[in-house]
Amino acid sequence: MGGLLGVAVLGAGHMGADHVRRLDRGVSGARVVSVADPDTDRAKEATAGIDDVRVYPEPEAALDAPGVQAVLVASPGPAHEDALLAAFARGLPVLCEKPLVPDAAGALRVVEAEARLGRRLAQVGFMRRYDAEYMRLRSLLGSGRLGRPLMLHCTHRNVSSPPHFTTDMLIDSSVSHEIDAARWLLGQELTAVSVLCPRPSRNASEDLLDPQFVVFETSGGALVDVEVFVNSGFGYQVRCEAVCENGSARIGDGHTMVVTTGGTAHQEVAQDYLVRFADAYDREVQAWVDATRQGRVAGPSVWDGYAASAVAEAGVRARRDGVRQTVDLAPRPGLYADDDGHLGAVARTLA
Ligand SMILES: NC(=O)C1=CN([C@@H]2O[C@H](COP(=O)(O)OP(=O)(O)OC[C@H]3O[C@@H](n4cnc5c(N)ncnc54)[C@H](O)[C@@H]3O)[C@@H](O)[C@H]2O)C=CC1
Ligand SMILES: O=C1[C@@H](O)[C@H](O)[C@@H](O)[C@H](O)[C@H]1O
Repeated sequence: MGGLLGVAVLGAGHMGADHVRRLDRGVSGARVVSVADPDTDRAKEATAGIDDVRVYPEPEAALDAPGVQAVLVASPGPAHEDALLAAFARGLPVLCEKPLVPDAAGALRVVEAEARLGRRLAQVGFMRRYDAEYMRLRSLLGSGRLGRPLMLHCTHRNVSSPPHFTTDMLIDSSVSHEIDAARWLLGQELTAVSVLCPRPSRNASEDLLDPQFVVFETSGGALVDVEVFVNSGFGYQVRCEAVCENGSARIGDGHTMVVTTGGTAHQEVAQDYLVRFADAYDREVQAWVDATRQGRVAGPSVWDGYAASAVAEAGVRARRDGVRQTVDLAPRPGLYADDDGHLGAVARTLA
C-alpha cells in the first residue's frame, strides 16, 4: 500500500483522543481522515490542528468517509460489536481497543463473523504485549531458564475510576489486561476463576466493590492471582511477578525516577496508563499501521479477545455468586490455529 494509511477513529474520549494524536504525530505511515463521536465537540477538540479531517456523530459516516482504509475503535466496550461488524462489512482492517466486546456471546459473534470472512481483519488493543518489561518477562519464561512457572502474582491499581465504572468492570475492563497477559506469558488457557472481596475501600463510590482479589487456574496447573484496586488514590501500579521452579522474575516496580535527598528516597509513581504504557501504545499502533500497510494482520487476535471476555465473564459470575467458576471456550475456528504462534511457542518451550 503506497501513501499514508487513512484511518477512521471511532470514539474521541481518553483513549480515542490519545490515539488520534499518536496517529497524527506519534507514529509514521498513517493519517487520521475521520473521527466519529456522538459528542462532536470532543471529536473536534481531539482533531484540532489536523488538516483535512472530517468529524461525524455516527460511526458509519466516519467509516464511509473518503480515504478511509482502516479503523481504530476507541468507543466504549458495549459499542465495539457494532463497530467491528460494520468494519468487517466494508472489508476494513481494525485495531479495536480492549475489551473486544465485554460479553462473551457478543465477542463470539465477532469471532464467527471474522471466521466467515475467511481472513483476519482485526487486532485487539491488549497493549501490554508491546510493553518492554512484559516482552522481557515473556522471553525469559519462554527461554525455560527459570523452569516451569508455578504462579503469577499481579497487581493492577488505578488512582481512581471514572464515574460510569461498575463493580463488574473491575474484572471485565481492568483485569481483562491480566487475563490476556497471563495467557500470553504462560502459553496456557485460564480454566477456572474464584473471586474474593475485602471490605470495600471508603474511597470508592458506595456501590463499587473495590478492591477485589481474583485467582485464576490455568490449563498447565499454574495459579494467577490479581489484586485489582481501581480507586487506590495513590498511583497507577501494574506489577507482575512470575514464580517458577528455579527462580522468580518481577516487572513493574521501577518505571520512574528515584530522588534521594535529606536522608530519604522518593520514587515518582505514574498516575495513569497513558503515562505508564505510553511506549507500549506507540509500539502497538506503529506495528498495526506497518502490518496493515503490508496487507497483514498481527498481534492479539479476535480469538484472544473472545477468550479474554469469556474468562472475564466467568470472573464476574464468580464474584456475584461467591462460587468458583470454570471457563468453557467455544471451539476455536481454523482461522485462529495460527494463534499457537503466540501461545503455543511458549507452551512448547516449557513442556
Ligand atoms: N488499552 C488501555 O489501556 C485502555 C483502553 N481503554 C478502552 O478504550 C475504550 C474507550 O475508553 P475511554 O477512552 O476511557 O472512554 P471515554 O468515555 O473517555 O471515551 C469514549 C468516547 O466514545 C464516545 N462514544 C460513545 N458511543 C460511541 C459510538 N457508538 N461510536 C463512537 N464513539 C462513541 C463517547 O462520547 C466518548 O467520547 C474502551 O473500550 C476502554 O476499555 C480505556 C483506557 C485504557
Ligand atoms: O484499559 C484500561 C482501563 O479501561 C481500565 O479501566 C483500567 O483499569 C486499566 O488500567 C486501563 O489500562
